[in-house]
Amino acid sequence: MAQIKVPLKKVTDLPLDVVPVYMTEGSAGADLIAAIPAPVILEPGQYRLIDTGIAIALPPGYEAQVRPRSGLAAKHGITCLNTPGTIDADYRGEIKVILINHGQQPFTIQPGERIAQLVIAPVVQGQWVITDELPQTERGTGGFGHTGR
Ligand SMILES: O=c1ccn([C@H]2C[C@H](O)[C@@H](COP(=O)(O)OP(=O)(O)OP(=O)(O)O)O2)c(=O)[nH]1
Ligand SMILES: [Mg+2]
Repeated sequence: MAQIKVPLKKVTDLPLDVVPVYMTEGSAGADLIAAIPAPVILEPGQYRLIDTGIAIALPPGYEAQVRPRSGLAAKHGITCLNTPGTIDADYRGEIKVILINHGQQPFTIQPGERIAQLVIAPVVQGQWVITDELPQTERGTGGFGHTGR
């Protein structure tokens, strides 16, 4: 697994282990916890910005994606509203997670609970070359299921 050093600052006074953990050797995502002082109830259909207690300084050329945890989604209908959330390399604020309850039952987020995962990925910025004609392809303008269902 490729690794890169990422400065990380704890930005909460709560006595929680906020450093994201890769739960297995091969995990792509490190789990983010809810840095909240008390349980938070998400009613069905409700969404809320949840603190994670950390700020990071990604090296230039990288982003981090805030992705849902599939267990919370499959068992409780809990996901990230803006998935994948984008953490820019130049962002120094607290990483937050926009959790939404798509399920039928109220869901209680416990302090320190693992609510999402952070995946670090390389990014490339486009240099837009303005043109009147784009190179032709077999697909052309076909999309949105034009090859069949
Ligand atoms: O799930 C998320 C998504 C974003 N952010 C932070 C980091 C990111 O660098 C910043 C801006 O995110 P984004 O570009 O997605 O939001 P925006 O609405 O375009 O805000 P801005 O105008 O600040 O770029 O907010 C989070 O903490 N969690
Ligand atoms: Mg933005």
